[in-house]
Amino acid sequence: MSNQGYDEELRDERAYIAGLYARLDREREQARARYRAALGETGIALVDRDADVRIRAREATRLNAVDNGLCFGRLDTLSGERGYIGRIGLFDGENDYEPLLLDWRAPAARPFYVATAASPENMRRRRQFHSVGRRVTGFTDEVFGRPGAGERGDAALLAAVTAPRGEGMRDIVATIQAEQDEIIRLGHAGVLVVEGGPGTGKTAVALHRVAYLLYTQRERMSRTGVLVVGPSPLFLDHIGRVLPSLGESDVVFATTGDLVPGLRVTAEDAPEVARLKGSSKMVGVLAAAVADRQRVPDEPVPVELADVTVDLDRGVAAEARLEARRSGLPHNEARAVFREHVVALLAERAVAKIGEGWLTPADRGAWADLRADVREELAEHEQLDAVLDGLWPELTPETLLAPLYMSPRRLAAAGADPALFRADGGAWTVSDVPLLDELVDLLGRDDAADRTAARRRAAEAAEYSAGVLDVLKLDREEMDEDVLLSAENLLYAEDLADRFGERDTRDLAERAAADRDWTYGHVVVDEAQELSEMDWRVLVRRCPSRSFTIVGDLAQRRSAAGATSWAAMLAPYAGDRWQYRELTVNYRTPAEIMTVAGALLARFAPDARPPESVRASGVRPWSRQVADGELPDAIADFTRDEDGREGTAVVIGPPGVPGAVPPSATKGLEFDAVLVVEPERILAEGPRGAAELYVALTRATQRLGVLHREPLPAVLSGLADRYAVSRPQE
Ligand SMILES: Nc1ncnc2c1ncn2[C@@H]1O[C@H](COP(=O)(O)OP(=O)(O)OP(=O)(O)O)[C@@H](O)[C@H]1O
Repeated sequence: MSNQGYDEELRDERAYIAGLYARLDREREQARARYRAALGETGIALVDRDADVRIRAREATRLNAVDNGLCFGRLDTLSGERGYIGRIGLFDGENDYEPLLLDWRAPAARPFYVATAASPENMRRRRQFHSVGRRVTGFTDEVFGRPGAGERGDAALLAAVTAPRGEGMRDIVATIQAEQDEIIRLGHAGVLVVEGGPGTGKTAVALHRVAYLLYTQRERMSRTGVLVVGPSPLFLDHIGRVLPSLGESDVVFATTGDLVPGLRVTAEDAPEVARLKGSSKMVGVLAAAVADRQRVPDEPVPVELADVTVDLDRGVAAEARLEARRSGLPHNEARAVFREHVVALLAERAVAKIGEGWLTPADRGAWADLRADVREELAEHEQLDAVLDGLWPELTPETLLAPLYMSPRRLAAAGADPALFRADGGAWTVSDVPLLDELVDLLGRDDAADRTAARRRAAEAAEYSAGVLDVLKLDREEMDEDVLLSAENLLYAEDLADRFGERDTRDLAERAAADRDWTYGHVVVDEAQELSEMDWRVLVRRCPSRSFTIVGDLAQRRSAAGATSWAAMLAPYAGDRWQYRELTVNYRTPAEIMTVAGALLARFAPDARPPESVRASGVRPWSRQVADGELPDAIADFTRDEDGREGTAVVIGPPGVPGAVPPSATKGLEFDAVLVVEPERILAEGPRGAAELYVALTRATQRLGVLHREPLPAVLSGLADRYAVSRPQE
C-alpha cells in the first residue's frame, strides 16, 4: 500500500471508529438514563427497584470499561465483506440485526484469532488497529494467500508484550494467539487442565475463557457465577481488573484461604505440617477425631428420677452410640438419635425398677402409662442433658479442630501425626481451611452454627445497606440533585436492612462469596500446582458439576502438599475424563532472561521444557557480587535506577533482606524490572528452593539483575557481570 493509500485508509478507518464511539456514547447516555429512571422509580416494590438499580449500574460500568481501544481489528472475507472486532458488540440503532462492531467472543470473530496463511478460513485480510485511548494511531495488515505472507503480522503483539506494565493485568483481546484462542473457546464442559511455563498466558487465557463462557452461557452463568481461585490477595488484585474490562461481573475472586466465609487466617504452617494437612489421609483423621468426641462414660453415671435412680453406664452409652453412628447422619444430627436411644434404654431400666413387685406382665396399660411418664421425665431432665452434652457434644468445625490440635491425646486417638500439635488451636492457617470445610459436612448443622449464620446475615444486611448508600454517594456527581435526594430519602439504611431479611438483592458475586454452600457454574483455578488434595475436595464441593479450568505449571510448584501429577490429583474427581492443553510461548520474559531461567529449570526439572520467548530485548541480565555491608546500597542503586524509568520494579529475596519480598509473594505476578537478591539462599531454602528461584527469575518483562554475597551459584553462570556489561539500557 502506498503511503497515500495508507493515509486515506487510515482516515476512513478513523471515521468509522469515530462512528462506533458515537454509538457507544449514545448507549451510555441511554444506560445512564435507565439508571436514573431506576433510581427514581416509584409504584413498584423497593426491593425490585434495588435489583433494577444494580442491573442498570452494572450496564453503565460495562460500557465505561471498554473505552480504550474499543475496536481493535477488522476482518475481510474473500467475498469482500468486512467485520470490525471489538471489546463489546454494537448494533446499528435503527436495525438491531446489523452489527457495527462484533464482540470478540462472537463466533464470527473467531477467524480474527485463528486465520493463518496456511488456513485462512475464507479470510482475505486481518487488520489490526493501534490506538491510544480513543485515537487510532495506525493499523497493520496481513493479507492471506499472498506469496511471502504467512507469519502473523505481529506488530500489535510485540507492541503489547513489550509495553511497560502498569498497575494490574490488562486484557489481551486484541492479540490473543491461535493456541490461546483454541483454549478460550474450547467447548469441553468438564475439567480442562492448561499447563505452560512462566509467562505463557495461562492466567490471561483462563480469564478470557471465563469472559467467553459468561458470554456464550450467559443464562446459566448469571444464575450460578464463576469462582476464580488464585494464590494470594496481591495476585487477585493484579488480575481483578481484567474481567470488568471484558465486561463481566458475576465472578468471585478468592484464595483457598477465603473459601470458608467468615474465617480469618492468621498463622502459617511449616512446610511439613502443610504437607500433612494437605493429604487426603486427613479425611480419615477428621472422621476419627469426630468419633473420638462420641464418648461412653468411664464410670456409671447415676440419673435421679422422681421415683428411682438409674445408671447411665458404658453398656447403655455404647449401644446408643452404635445406633447413632449407624444412622449415617452427621455428628450434630446423629446426636438426636443418640439421645433418643439413651432415653429409651434408661426408661426401660427405670420402668422395670419402678414396676417391680406391684405390676404384672398382664398390666399392659399401666406399663405403657409408666413408660410414657418416665420418658417424658427423662426428655426434660436437665442433669441428663448435661451428661449427654459431655458424651456427645454439639460441635462446630472450630470447636472440634482447635482442641484436636491442642491435645496430643486427641491427635493420637484420631491417628494424626503428632507434628500437628500446636499450642494455640485457633490460630488458623490456609491449610486448616479445607479441614474446617470438610468438617462442616462431617458435623452437619447445629443450632449454634445456625445462630452464627443468623448473626452473620444480620451483619451483612447492615453492611449491604451501607454499601448501597455509598454507591449512591459515589454517583452523586452524575446525578441530578433532585433524583439523588429522592433516592436517599427512599433508601435509608434501616429500611434496606429490613427488606434484606425478606429478599436478598445482593449481587450474585456478593451472595456467592458469603455462602459456604454456594455452588458455582464454573471454577477457574490458577497456580493450581499449589493446591493440596484437601483443597481440591473443597473446590469440587463448590462445583459439583465439575466444570473447571485449571491452569498451572508443575515445575513452579512451591507447596509440599501441591500436585506432582495432574492425573493423580484429578483421578478421584474426573477419572481420565479431563482434557489437557499446553501453552509453549512465553509472552512475558525476554529470551535473554529465559535462557538463564531455562538453565536452572534443566537442573531441577530435567523433563520440563522451558517456554520459548516471543521476543528478545537486547538487554543481558546481570549479576553482581557484593560484600556483606554493601547489600543495602546495591539494592538502593537498583531502586533509584528504576525510579527514573517507566514501569514497575520489585526486589525479591529471602526473609530478612530489607525491602525485599519472598519469591512466593510474587507468584503469578510480573514486573518490568526484577532484582533477585541472594539467590544462593533462596536455592538453599527447603526442597523447593530451586523452583522458588525459577519463579523469581521469570517475573521480569524487561530487566533482571542478581545480587549475591556468596559466589554465584554455577547454574546462574549465564548472567553477565554487572560491570562487564553496559548498565542496562544506557
Ligand atoms: N496473546 C497475548 N497478547 C499480549 N500479551 C499477552 C498474550 N498472552 C499473554 N500475554 C501477556 O503475557 C504476560 C504473562 O501472562 P500470564 O501472567 O497470563 O502468564 P502465566 O502463564 O500465567 O505466567 P506464570 O505461570 O508465570 O504466572 C501477561 O502480561 C499477559 O498479558
